[in-house]
Amino acid sequence: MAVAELTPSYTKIHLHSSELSFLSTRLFNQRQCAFRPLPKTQHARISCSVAPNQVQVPIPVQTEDPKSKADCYGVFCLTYDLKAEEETRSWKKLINIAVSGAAGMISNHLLFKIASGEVFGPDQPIALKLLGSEKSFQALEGVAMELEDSLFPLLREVSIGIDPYEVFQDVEWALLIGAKPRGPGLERADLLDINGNIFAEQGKALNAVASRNVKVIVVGNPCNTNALICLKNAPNIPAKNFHALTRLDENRAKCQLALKAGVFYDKVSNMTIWGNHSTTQVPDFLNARINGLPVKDVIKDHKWLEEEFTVKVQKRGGVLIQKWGRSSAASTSVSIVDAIRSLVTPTPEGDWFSSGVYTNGNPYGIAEDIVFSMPCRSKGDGDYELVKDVMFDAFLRKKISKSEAELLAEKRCVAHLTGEGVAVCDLPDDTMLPGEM
Ligand SMILES: NC(=O)c1ccc[n+]([C@@H]2O[C@H](COP(=O)([O-])OP(=O)(O)OC[C@H]3O[C@@H](n4cnc5c(N)ncnc54)[C@H](O)[C@@H]3O)[C@@H](O)[C@H]2O)c1
Repeated sequence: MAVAELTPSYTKIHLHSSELSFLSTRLFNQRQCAFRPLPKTQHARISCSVAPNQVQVPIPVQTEDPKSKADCYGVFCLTYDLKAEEETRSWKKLINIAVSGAAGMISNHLLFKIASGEVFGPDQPIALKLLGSEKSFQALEGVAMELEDSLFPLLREVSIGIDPYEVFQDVEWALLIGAKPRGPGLERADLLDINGNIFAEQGKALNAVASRNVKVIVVGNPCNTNALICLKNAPNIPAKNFHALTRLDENRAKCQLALKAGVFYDKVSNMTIWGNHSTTQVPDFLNARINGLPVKDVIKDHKWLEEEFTVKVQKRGGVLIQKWGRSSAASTSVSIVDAIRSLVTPTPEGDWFSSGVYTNGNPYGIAEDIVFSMPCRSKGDGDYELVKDVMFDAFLRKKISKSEAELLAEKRCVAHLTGEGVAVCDLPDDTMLPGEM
């Protein structure tokens, strides 16, 4: 008979049905415990909060290190009757959303937007599965405590963990934000390798345990190549379901065009970011529109468009870091919200949005088998189609080729992580992430 030492934190114990009644009665009688049978399994989830060194309870099962498992957190371990509430309120079926890097700066904004209903709608109950690193586990508990204290009516479950195989179980959305930032002295090739390993592991975990139609948005940089690594390690999930976030770049480009044209930014549409989320990205002013007119008809200063606008968008992140002393967490989280909403709501007639997606079958002649930001439209079902009727000129083609070459070089550099043999790193040295100067 094993003895489980209950700690002041929350402990998850797996039990077989024969052990359930014994344990639940005993624990509930002794102290504050939440007990929840897990649907369609012979397991239950029990979480107890007890004082340190309190009585040891004999438990006829093995226990697990709480930090190695995704665990329901605090108040979110208590039972609720969503089914009854669905009947009275017409709420939708609960969706499972995983967020990695959940204790980081971007997540600190994003999680509260998701939990509030701003992203998936006011009738959509949410389960948040938070993935952190070992180092950030305590901070993850802090995040979960803040979510508890926010009393969001739609937020029905929160679990925290550091094992992607646990955290990604059955998730329908995976927002992969956690990554190592590029610090001083860290080569871009080293960053590709360090973060690539994270995304290879997370791809494998998604492949093993996530919903077969999970939608994945990769934010952690270098996000295009991380998304490629992730999808290559998840062969049972459609490659089309993987996105690299370039929506912040799109939003920045819209803002700059609006400023130059002297209009509010809601008048700017059809904005494409082509290519890599790096300083080679291409904000497309040839196809974008202002008040429904081609940008070049509204902004006559074409030299500004070609020289200043493009660079301004490419380097916006770096300038912001210089001012703030940290990267753009709030506007990035807004752009993640935009990216998700663009997939779950129909794209307005005639418009489109940018996302870094898998290039196979693209109609633009861009190299296949990379993740490249391109113009997309959605019917609001989580899926998307590439926009066919876009124009190219020599300027746009040349810029796109540079970003394409960079992504092909990044791909060669991570061949060991995509199952394509020996890596060869011949990265162009004049390109950087947008946040780097
Ligand atoms: N695509 C974009 O538009 C865009 C914009 C801004 C930032 N980013 C990128 O997003 C990432 C996160 O930015 P941030 O400001 O939130 O950083 P942050 O350093 O504040 O947070 C990152 C968090 O991830 C955690 N983490 C590290 N490795 C992990 C792993 N293997 N699994 C789970 N969690 C892990 C860290 O412990 C940390 O808590 C960075 O890579 C940044 O470059 C992308």
